[in-house]
Amino acid sequence: MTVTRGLEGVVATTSSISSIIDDTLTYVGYDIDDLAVNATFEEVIYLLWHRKLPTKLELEELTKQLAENAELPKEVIDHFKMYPIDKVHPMGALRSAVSLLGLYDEEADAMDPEANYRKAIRLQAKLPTIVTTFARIRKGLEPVAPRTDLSFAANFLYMLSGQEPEPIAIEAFNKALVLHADHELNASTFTARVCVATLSDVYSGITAAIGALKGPLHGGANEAVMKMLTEIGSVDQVDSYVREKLENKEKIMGFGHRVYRKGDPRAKHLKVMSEKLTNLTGKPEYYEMSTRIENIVTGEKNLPPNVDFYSASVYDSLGIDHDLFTPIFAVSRVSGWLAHILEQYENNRLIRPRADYTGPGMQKYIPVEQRGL
Ligand SMILES: CC(=O)SCCNC(=O)CCNC(=O)[C@H](O)C(C)(C)COP(=O)(O)OP(=O)(O)OC[C@H]1O[C@@H](n2cnc3c(N)ncnc32)[C@H](O)[C@@H]1OP(=O)(O)O
Ligand SMILES: O=C([O-])CC(=O)C(=O)O
Repeated sequence: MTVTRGLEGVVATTSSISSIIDDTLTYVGYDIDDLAVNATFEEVIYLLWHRKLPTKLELEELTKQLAENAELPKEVIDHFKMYPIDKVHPMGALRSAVSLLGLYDEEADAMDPEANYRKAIRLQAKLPTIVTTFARIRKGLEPVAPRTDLSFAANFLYMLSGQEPEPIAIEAFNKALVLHADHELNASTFTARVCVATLSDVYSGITAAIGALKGPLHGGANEAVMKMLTEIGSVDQVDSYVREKLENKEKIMGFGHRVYRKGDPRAKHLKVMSEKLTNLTGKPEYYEMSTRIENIVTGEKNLPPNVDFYSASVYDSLGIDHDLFTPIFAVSRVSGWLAHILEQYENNRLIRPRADYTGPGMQKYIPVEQRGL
């Protein structure tokens, strides 16, 4: 048996959702550079789910459906109040809340495409409410109900702070959502597809995907980047910190990628936003530290930054708590997970690879009394 560690380079499915070819990322054939500058996140959701950009009417309908489905069942909100709130990571809370949501959806186990699409709307609509509600409850604040007159990006920031966000914050957050929406067969998307390929339900697929995104080698890296910036503290400490880590063969979070070689095309957009926003908020040192880290890591290891590197200082500049960075990734990526889940159902086959066994050879069972102490 030939083992490909980490399934590197293995092509496991066909997909018409997003592609990474020669370091260019496209959603349904639209270059991410084009979408990052021009698209709203709502348009991207529609694009991923329908493989075409919406007409004005189609976009209005989707926006309306998302707004109408944003509220959470009271039971989910009450459940947050039962957690050991100061010890729970918001990704754990999100994972549990999505699983719980499934219990209050009468269509949870329905498998027809129309029911699955309705569940996709509900999940996409409710994830921002889950994240912001949890974030407020743990601070002893009342949840802020979603509004139907705000864009998806604006509504998230509004529900988080209780105040209408500035246009520049809405623009930055919308762009971040667009940039994170889908990424071919990354670990969390693959997890979602493996889960639903058993013909399990959409809620199970999304719960599994959230679990996979949480790890610091994947979506959890954005929070880890912010932790590193906070630990470093100032630009003059960057060199010694980074060089010591590299000498100790430790990873620098936010660098490297399984697929990109020359660089992650999303990072440059986040870098521009980071410079702009850190200057506006009077915290330019996070951007300065980041560029210094980038110079060292690319110079020494030839590893370019990935999407998680500059998103950290962008979210910090928007006043977002650091442990909400990965849940925000999920608020965007759920659009891609849902697109992949629906695509998997359309042409399903169980995903079941093999393992090359390396344990002991045949053994004979010995009763416990004869095995010694
Ligand atoms: C949204 C996302 O998921 S983007 C990725 C987010 N994750 C991170 O930023 C975490 C840091 N980066 C990494 O751990 C890796 O680059 C990954 C997980 C993204 C990709 O992993 P893989 O393709 O399996 O590469 P792997 O971990 O085998 O690294 C290959 C070599 O580059 C080195 N390397 C890779 N990333 C880094 C890094 N961030 N810092 C230092 N060295 C690194 C490894 O140590 C290894 O060196 P070696 O061959 O001398 O042992
Ligand atoms: O594709 C990957 O391996 C990780 C990634 O960048 C993403 O999920 O956005």
